[in-house]
Amino acid sequence: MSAREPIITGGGGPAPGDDDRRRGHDVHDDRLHKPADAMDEKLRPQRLDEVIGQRAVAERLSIALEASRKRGEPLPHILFDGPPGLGKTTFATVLHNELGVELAMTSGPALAKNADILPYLTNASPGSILFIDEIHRLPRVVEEFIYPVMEDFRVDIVLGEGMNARTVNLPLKKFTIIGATTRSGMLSGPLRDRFHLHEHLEFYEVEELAKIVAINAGKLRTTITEDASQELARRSRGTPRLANARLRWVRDYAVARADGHITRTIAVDALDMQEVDIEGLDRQDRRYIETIIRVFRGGPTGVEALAATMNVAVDTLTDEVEPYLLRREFIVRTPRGRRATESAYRHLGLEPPEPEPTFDLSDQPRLFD
Ligand SMILES: Nc1ncnc2c1ncn2[C@@H]1O[C@H](COP(=O)(O)OP(=O)(O)OP(=O)(O)O)[C@@H](O)[C@H]1O
Repeated sequence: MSAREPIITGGGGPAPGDDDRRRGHDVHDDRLHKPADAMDEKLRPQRLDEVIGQRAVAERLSIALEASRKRGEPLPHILFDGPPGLGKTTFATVLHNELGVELAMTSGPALAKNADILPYLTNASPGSILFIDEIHRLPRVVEEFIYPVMEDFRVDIVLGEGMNARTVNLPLKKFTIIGATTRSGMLSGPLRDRFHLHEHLEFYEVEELAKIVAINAGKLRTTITEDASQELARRSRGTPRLANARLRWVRDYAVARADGHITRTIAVDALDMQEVDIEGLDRQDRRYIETIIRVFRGGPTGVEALAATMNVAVDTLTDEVEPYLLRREFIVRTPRGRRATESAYRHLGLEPPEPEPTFDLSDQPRLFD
């Protein structure tokens, strides 16, 4: 196997070194989750200089890469956090390509017990990378098991039981753990502290997404006008993975309804048909805002109540729907819950309510002292 080809397993199943290796991510059916086919892999930048945007992150990583090369040591352990689809996996892949080392991929929920992660640790070659997605969902017992791995490159294995139990220290090769999370707040302090680099990925600017769309249109062997790339970028919620998905839909639409060339009109018609509005919000985003406005009178309301009313998982709202709505200031979070802003009302074509008068009681005469 070439150093460039990542080993990707669902964990708990085949481990690095097993024959049953497969490329591609697990298939999830929600809109921001892992690519369902090899096509998305084709669109992934391979080198650091192909990565668009996230300049500060890319620069810090290039320093880490250079230091690692010059010292002949593995990269430090790195934690990426940020909403789904912004490039956490992409950065891990790019780092493995830049160093020409092996990459093994797994995820927190797939590592239910120590035995699930052990093969990844013992098979790790010097300088290689172990990518753990959704690391906030690692069970506590596994998390504690990897503390000595991250610190001293050793595992402590308990043999036997009761009076006869003894701990054996197994030295490991020096390698790098890259963790990815959409919820850095859920990570325990000790785990977070064992990552030496913490990188937060932000939503992309329209100009950056437009560049990604134009480049990926080329990779998909389709032609697109500049204003069509801009339109797609504006309607992709600052998220490259969504931009890719929407580009593929627009490309299909262009083939079916026209000559395959993507113009702005084609892009607008195709995205309108998918009910993606001019802000890039889809039906679920609008339903979320509508629920706050109509059912909860604009809020504030708790996310559990919203999720129950909409009949969707709380995690879907907090991980996938809310981050962009917060960033676009369609909602705000207050200590008492989520509230819709004036822009949210206006976006849905509704008149925002008059702000409630506030009374400054500190000016009022006191009745009792
Ligand atoms: N900086 C970037 N430049 C160009 N394309 C990018 C960039 N970041 C992401 N992409 C594109 O977006 C797709 C999705 O990115 P990626 O899978 O890395 O997201 P992620 O943050 O790991 O998501 P998740 O948190 O769901 O694992 C990639 O396949 C790639 O095509």
